[in-house]
Amino acid sequence: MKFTERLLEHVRPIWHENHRHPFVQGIGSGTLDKEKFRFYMIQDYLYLIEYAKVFAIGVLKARDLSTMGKFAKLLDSTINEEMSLHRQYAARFGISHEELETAKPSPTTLAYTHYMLHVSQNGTLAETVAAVLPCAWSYWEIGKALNTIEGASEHEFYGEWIQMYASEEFGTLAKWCIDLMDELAEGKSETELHDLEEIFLNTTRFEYMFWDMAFNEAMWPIDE
Ligand SMILES: Cc1ncc(CN)c(N)n1
Repeated sequence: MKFTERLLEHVRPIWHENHRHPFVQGIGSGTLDKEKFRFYMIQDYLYLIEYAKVFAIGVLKARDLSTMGKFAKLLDSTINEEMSLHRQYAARFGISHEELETAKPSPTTLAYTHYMLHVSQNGTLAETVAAVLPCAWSYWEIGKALNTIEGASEHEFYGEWIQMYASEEFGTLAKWCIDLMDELAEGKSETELHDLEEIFLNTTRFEYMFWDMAFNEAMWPIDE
């Protein structure tokens, strides 16, 4: 069994809940309240700024030029392709780039990005990949699943979101992360594999929390 198959086996119930989450289901049916999506899109923009930095750490920790180049490509495509989708949605909501970049992160966005950055700054390359893998992989799976719903990818508002995450380009990068995880897991001890599993589980949990945070538009319980 490949290591990534073992990882997936471990978190399958959470991935199932991600697919069933009303936020994800609402994108698929096209009925998601646009205010909730607006909240998500701003928080996701802030999330992606920090997520892109993890790929920069990947460049730093890579042992060969090919891996460095792939991390650089992931960084570039996050900032210039994935985040351009968010900029387009922001324009539709009448939100400026400045407003996007200076928005305040929610507690979940802060906790998730800080955890990823902590693991990648302090851990090995394998640990860095384990931290970002659920992000790339689970979005690709969700994109593909929503893309099978008739008419969903042509929806006037949510269609582009589905097209982005179901796309071959996004899938190729997610697949590269999966293959790299398997490669890096080779020859590791059971203790090291268990540690990687724990990191993968934690960011998988954060993925679920992010959908929930967006659906509930959850900021700090007490405003300043
Ligand atoms: C929270 C989250 N996780 C993952 C992705 C996919 N890069 C995203 N856009 N946002």
